[in-house]
Amino acid sequence: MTPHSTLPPIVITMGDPGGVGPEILLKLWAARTELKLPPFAVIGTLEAFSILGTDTSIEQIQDLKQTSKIFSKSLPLLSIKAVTKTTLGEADPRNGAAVIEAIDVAIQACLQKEASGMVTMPINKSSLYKAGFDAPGHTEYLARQCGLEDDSSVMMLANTALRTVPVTVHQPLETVPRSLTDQLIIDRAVKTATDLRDFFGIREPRLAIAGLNPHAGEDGMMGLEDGVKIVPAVRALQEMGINAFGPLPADTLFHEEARATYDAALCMYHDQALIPVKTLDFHGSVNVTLGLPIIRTSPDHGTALDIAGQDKATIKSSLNAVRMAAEMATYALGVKDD
Ligand SMILES: NC(=O)c1ccc[n+]([C@@H]2O[C@H](COP(=O)([O-])OP(=O)(O)OC[C@H]3O[C@@H](n4cnc5c(N)ncnc54)[C@H](O)[C@@H]3O)[C@@H](O)[C@H]2O)c1
Ligand SMILES: N[C@H](C(=O)O)[C@H](O)COP(=O)(O)O
Repeated sequence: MTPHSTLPPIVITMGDPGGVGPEILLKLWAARTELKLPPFAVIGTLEAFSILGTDTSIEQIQDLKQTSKIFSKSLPLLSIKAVTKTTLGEADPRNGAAVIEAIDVAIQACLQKEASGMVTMPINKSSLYKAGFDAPGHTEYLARQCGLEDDSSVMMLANTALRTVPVTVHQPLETVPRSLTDQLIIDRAVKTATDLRDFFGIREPRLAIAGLNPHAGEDGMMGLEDGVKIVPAVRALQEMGINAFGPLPADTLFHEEARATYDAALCMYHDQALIPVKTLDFHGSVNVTLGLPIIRTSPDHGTALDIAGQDKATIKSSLNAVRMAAEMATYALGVKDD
């Protein structure tokens, strides 16, 4: 019996119904046996799946406890109250309420321990913003709905070759230097080290801290943030007993030999963190939210409106997201202790 089978199911939100989320979920469920997937329930609307003309058996459930019993023969669907009217390839703000409700239901299921973790299929940010969603993305919204400050959750992108954490995330590049503080770097690093230990079984996490400026500021000749903000943060982390080192020139951080020296690289802004991960494995990387009282993963890609409904979407990133959530749950509950 795999450890996860002793735990509550994973729940997966449908994401934007006009995107590739629902079709990927149908593909994952269809391959559940060969992929040895743990039982999962999807949260959303029946319409988001039926619009795909699927012949998959979908069984609506009222209680997540029904998931394991149903999973082998039907896709368990926990229906939300809001409705959707889906046009594949379009992210319609009028579906925003349903997209958000699915996320809320998943968060509550995890907080109530009715689910062991949640996976979120891609949302379309601009469409949700138009629908009144006022968080930058899932990462901040999850913190808020868990009763935390928006910026207390931490985004990590991960694949088999690399893990990176952006210290600043969804903000204009011109605001990054001002937003970067030693305290923010310390906060992100502590949460990363803690969760790598608790959810990934890494007893002594090694954190490489990237510089902000070219050549990590070239001793202050190419920018001051590295010396004024990052160096003090690294010193403070070391004094806390965390194995952090840097600031390192970001262009020397991601080749194979460098990657072997750390367990995660803390990067100063979104693309400094996400470009190397998605370059190494766009179709297999996973977006993980750290610093939460619940487990959340997500595929690293978005709604892919350009291919939605055309049976072109690969499932690997979502598959890895489901597997990672299940693995994190076994560590979290001490079921698996390498
Ligand atoms: N986890 C999430 O919720 C998440 C992640 C990233 C982006 N987004 C959002 O998605 C929207 C679109 O973002 P984008 O255009 O930057 O990136 P995207 O990932 O949606 O698309 C980029 C390119 O990758 C391709 N692609 C994406 N997923 C694929 C898959 N599974 N199989 C095959 N090809 C795939 C797309 O067809 C497109 O050509 C934005 O609103 C963005 O904020 C959400
Ligand atoms: N930058 C994220 C990525 O590329 O995976 C994406 O926007 C998702 O962010 P949230 O998980 O906060 O929605």
